[in-house]
Amino acid sequence: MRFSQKVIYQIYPKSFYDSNGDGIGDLRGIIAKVPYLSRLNIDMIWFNPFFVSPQRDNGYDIEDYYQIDPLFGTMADFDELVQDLKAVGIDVMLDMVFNHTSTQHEWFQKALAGDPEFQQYYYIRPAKADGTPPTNWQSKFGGSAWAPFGETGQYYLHLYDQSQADLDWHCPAVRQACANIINYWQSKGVRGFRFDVINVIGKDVELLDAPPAMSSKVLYTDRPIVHDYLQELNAASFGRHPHDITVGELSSATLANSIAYTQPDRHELSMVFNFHHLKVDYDHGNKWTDRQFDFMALKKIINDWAQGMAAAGGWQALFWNNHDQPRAVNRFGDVVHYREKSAEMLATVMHLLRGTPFIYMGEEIGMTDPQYHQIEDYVDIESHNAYRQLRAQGHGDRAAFHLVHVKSRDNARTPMQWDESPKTAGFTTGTPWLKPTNQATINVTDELAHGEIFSYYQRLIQLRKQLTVISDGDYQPLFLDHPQVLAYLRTTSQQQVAVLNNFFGRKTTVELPPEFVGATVLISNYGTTVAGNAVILQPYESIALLRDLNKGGDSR
Ligand SMILES: O=P(O)(O)OC[C@H]1O[C@H](O[C@H]2O[C@H](CO)[C@@H](O)[C@H](O)[C@H]2O)[C@H](O)[C@@H](O)[C@@H]1O
Repeated sequence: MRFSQKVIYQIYPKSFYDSNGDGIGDLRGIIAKVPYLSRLNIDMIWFNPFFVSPQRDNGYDIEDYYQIDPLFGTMADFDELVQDLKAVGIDVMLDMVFNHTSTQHEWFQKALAGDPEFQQYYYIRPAKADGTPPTNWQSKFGGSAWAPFGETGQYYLHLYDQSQADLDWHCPAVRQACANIINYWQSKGVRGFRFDVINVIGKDVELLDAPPAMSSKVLYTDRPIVHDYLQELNAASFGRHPHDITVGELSSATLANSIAYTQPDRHELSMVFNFHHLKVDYDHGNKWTDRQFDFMALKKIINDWAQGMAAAGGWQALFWNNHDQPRAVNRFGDVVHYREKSAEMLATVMHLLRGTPFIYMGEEIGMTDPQYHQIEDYVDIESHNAYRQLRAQGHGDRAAFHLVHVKSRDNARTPMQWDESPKTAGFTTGTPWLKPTNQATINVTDELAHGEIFSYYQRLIQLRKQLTVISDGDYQPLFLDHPQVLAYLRTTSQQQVAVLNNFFGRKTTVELPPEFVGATVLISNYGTTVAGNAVILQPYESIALLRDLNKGGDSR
């Protein structure tokens, strides 16, 4: 199968299925659900980290890259999982967190104990003359990005939590160690690697204050040396296996850099995630705000990236949801009146675009954000930090809670809802580590018996495998000025598809380009048929039309 025909599913292991009743999802739980996973006809599963970790940031703080955390199971469980998935045609992608390690990692512990070799692995810098941290950089999880390095009077850099110390990629031993980790997992049958916040690994040797009114991000994001590091890593590890798939998670990346990370002849990564389209409901770039999303901004971002990547031969990872994002159906759909239709419409937008679609667990049954009522319901460290900061900034308790409620990463991390069981959603026989709340109306059992979203996803996945125009077609925008519809064309020399998506809860009309009159309906979440050139799109309707360029009419 061609790389462009593949679809990747994401599992947050802690929340997928618990096999031993401790309230935490585990590898044997995933093994038990392989038959469910194989029904979707996905090609690869990206697993969030399950390596040994103190779990301050749910596994993104790694203590040992070579061992499975006992919380999730054993190496024997892992080997069995790889085999069972392979038997149904699914490969494994692991999450490589190489911007930082846990401060519990032996490298950091040795550095702390005074070993100069390991002190080179991290950014350890003296305080400023007045004793304050080396630079004014802010941690992405709140507060200064520097923490005291033991009793030395120095500081170490942590762009994320204080327990996540940034690795210094200038150190050749760090780069070799990362390549070794990849090679180890490759030898165990892993065929995909996701690289966490990979575009921030290239800090300068001399770290400087950000000028007033400038975010420190600019000083460490997408630095040119990141490309050198990726090329080196590629040559020393995954690049030796041409069929392996790699995806870089990019923080605030530019389109130009994203193209460069993914152009095949540069030998860096297969594809990248960018997050610009998921910031259209941020007020002035501030995540901890609540506002209606800006539809025209969303359209522009999706179009600019699809067009820019296509024109330059770059490749995108296509997604609405992941373990860090509130559920897209809450943000861009209508979970009260049109949950199913809006979930399907959002899926259509991504699955028919040029790139590789990623499905985040639960998306295929239309899972929504949980209904929580108190800050104690949340576990995520970023959410708790944000709540404290919002309170400190003067927000009242209710207002601060509301902002966490709409934007918390825990919105995506609630347990997979397997059935309607109160309190557990069929996820565990114990007490779930994070409360599910919506299982009475949204769960796998009901969805497979009476729902329409799961089967709609199956059809979308199938289309990518069947039609070259979906997997490899070129991209052109359509109806750029339409205030309700996001539309585009996909084209090969043989065929052309028009994809029309109504993002709102009211009907709208589009005038089809004349050449599409009489085209075949490829998929529609309303079962619409089209006669003539005016298409009335129902609330949250998606419709894709196919025409054959050789015959001038309709055909598959
Ligand atoms: O919002 P951006 O600056 O564009 O960054 C993208 C995401 O980056 C971070 O996510 C990843 O790294 C974290 C630290 O390892 C980890 O906590 C997270 O789970 C990873 O996916 C950030 O935490 C996310 O909120 C951003 O969406």
